[in-house]
Formats: sequence, C-alpha cells, structure tokens
Amino acid sequence: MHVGVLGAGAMGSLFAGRLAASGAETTLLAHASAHTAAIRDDGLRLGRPDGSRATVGVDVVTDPASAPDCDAVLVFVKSTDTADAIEEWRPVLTDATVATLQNGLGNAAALVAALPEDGVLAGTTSHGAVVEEPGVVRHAGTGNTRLGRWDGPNDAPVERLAATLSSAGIDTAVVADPRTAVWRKVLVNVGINAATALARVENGALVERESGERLLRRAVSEAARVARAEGVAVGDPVAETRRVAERTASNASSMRQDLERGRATEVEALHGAVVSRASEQDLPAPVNRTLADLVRLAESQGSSGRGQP
Ligand SMILES: NC(=O)c1ccc[n+]([C@@H]2O[C@H](COP(=O)([O-])OP(=O)(O)OC[C@H]3O[C@@H](n4cnc5c(N)ncnc54)[C@H](OP(=O)(O)O)[C@@H]3O)[C@@H](O)[C@H]2O)c1
Ligand SMILES: CC(C)(CO)[C@@H](O)C(=O)[O-]
Repeated sequence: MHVGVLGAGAMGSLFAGRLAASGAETTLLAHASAHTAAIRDDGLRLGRPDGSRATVGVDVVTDPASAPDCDAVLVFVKSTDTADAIEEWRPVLTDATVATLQNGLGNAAALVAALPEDGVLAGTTSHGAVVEEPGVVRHAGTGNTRLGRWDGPNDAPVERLAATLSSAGIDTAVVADPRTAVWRKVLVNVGINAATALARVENGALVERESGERLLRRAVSEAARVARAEGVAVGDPVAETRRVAERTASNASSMRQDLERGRATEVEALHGAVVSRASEQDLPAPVNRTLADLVRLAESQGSSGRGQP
C-alpha cells in the first residue's frame, strides 16, 4: 500500500517517518520549506520518546503534478488548511482512500463534500510530535490511534491502512463510529486549549488551580451537551479531560504554542465549531463562545502581538 502523507509538519513527518522506516511505500505531500529541503538532503531525523534518534529516508513531493499514485493519503495539515489542501492536492486525493486524524470538527465532512464519498476515513491519534528544527522531529508522546469509515459503511480499506500503521509502530484500532472518537478528542481540546493559550499556562494548571478546574469543567460540560444532542455517547468527558491535563501537565497546548508564535490556531474547528453546532441544536454555549472570541482577538494581534517568541 503506497501511503501519501499530506502536510510535512510535526505529525505528518512523524507518521511518514514511521511508515517509511517500516518499509511501507511512503510519500510526503508537502509545501517546499527549509524542513522539506533538509529531509530531502539529509533524511528525516526522528527523535524517539526514549531519547534515541534515527535517520529515515522519506520521499518528498512538493508539486501535486509529480505525486505518485497513492492508495491512501493521511491528512495532517491544520484544520485551518484542510479546504485549501484538498483543492491543491485534489489530483492525488481523488483516487485514494483519504484519512483524517486531525483534531477538530469538520475535517471529515470537508473531505466528504469535496471527494468521492465512499473513500473517507476519520479518527484520532494521541501520539504527539514537535518539529524541533528543519529536518528534525521529536516523537513527544505515544498513545492510541483510532480509525473508521466516515458516514457508515463504505469500501475504504480501513483494515489495511490500520494494519500498515500498526506495522509501523502506530497501533491503530479500527472503530465502527469514528464520530464518537473525534467528538471525544474535541471535548478534551475545548477543555484545555483556549484556557491554557489565553492564560499562558501549562496544561497542569487546569487541574492544579480552582479557576483552571472551573474553566475546564464549564467548557467541556457545555460542549458535551452539544455532542449528546447530536446523539454521540461521550462518557465522562470532564474526568477524561482532567486525566489528559494531568498526563500532559508540563506541556504547552498546541493552541498556546500557535498563539505565542503568531500562527493561526484551530479555534474555529474546536470552540468555534462547538458554538455553531450548539446553535443548530438550540443550545446555549456562552463559555465556548467567549473563549473562541478571546482567542480570535488574541489571534488578531498576529505576529506583532506580545506573544512573539
Ligand atoms: N502535533 C501534535 O502533537 C498533534 C497531536 C495530535 C493531533 N494533531 C493534529 O494534527 C494536525 C496537524 O498538526 P501538526 O502539529 O502536525 O501541525 P503543523 O506542525 O503545523 O503541520 C502542518 C503542516 O501542514 C502543511 N500544510 C498546510 N497546508 C498545506 C497544503 N496545502 N499542502 C501541503 N502541506 C500543507 C504546513 O506547511 P506550511 O506551513 O509550509 O504551509 C505544515 O507543515 C492538526 O489538526 C493537529 O491538531 C497534532
Ligand atoms: C491533548 C492536548 C490538549 C495536549 O496538549 C493536545 O491535543 C493539544 O495541545 O492540542
């Protein structure tokens, strides 16, 4: 199975590196950058969670017209870039099974709307990765990966892709209902991301401080009501989010990192999407609405804001 990985950021590089190292035919579908040039010249240097490092050769293509036929493509651009990436790489995506493991609501729907409807897979991954410098990616944390056919039965070879990922050391479970997995991850993200980004605290502050605990609980409970109204069984999302905040206590959340670096955040696919879905269900979402507006305001400071590294 030839796997294309769309987006050579932290996660795309990690997945492409692990796949290539396992012997799977793999191509990174990427924008030209110092990072992709370094991978081409010297290979991808992949730091493992245990501190060891391996160099892996990974094919990189920056022109959609030169891309090889891919049986499957894993989408790892930020949610903000999904629509543009589909347009740019449409020739590669049209005949492939396309899988999203991105965070946020709306990525699978964007793929389904733009591509042949029988080939979309979606899910979540709890692996973590960081680009440390051009050509160097650190596999920051391991976890489970879940993947399933979006919108019910289709012909997409989910078992084959899951097996390919598992053989590359990314243990992947096939799930019948990826919508539940995606919502559950979104609930964790709405409980952690905006609060830590705006208050500029590490994730652990949300379980160590009463004010943080209150924000986490209110944002998650409100979003969970929306998920339940959509018929999604979300379990005990406040307890789950607290567990993740404890496990990642010393991490700066992705939204905090994005704001501090003057980059666009995924707020629209997280708190913003919760607010839109709440309004479709006639439910109030004042906490997520306020968090989303505060993040948008902070984002509008862009790279000239005080958060510049
Ligand atoms: N990092 C993590 O630990 C982690 C964990 C779980 C899930 N996730 C999720 O995984 C997704 C990716 O996250 P990430 O941390 O890997 O983001 P990232 O490091 O910002 O990487 C995104 C990459 O996508 C590229 N890109 C954007 N538009 C593109 C296009 N049209 N064609 C080709 N490449 C394009 C960007 O390149 P340019 O900037 O050059 O355009 C960038 O290299 C997000 O939804 C995130 O929430 C991340
Ligand atoms: C789980 C998480 C909140 C940990 O920092 C991560 O998904 C993030 O930062 O977006």
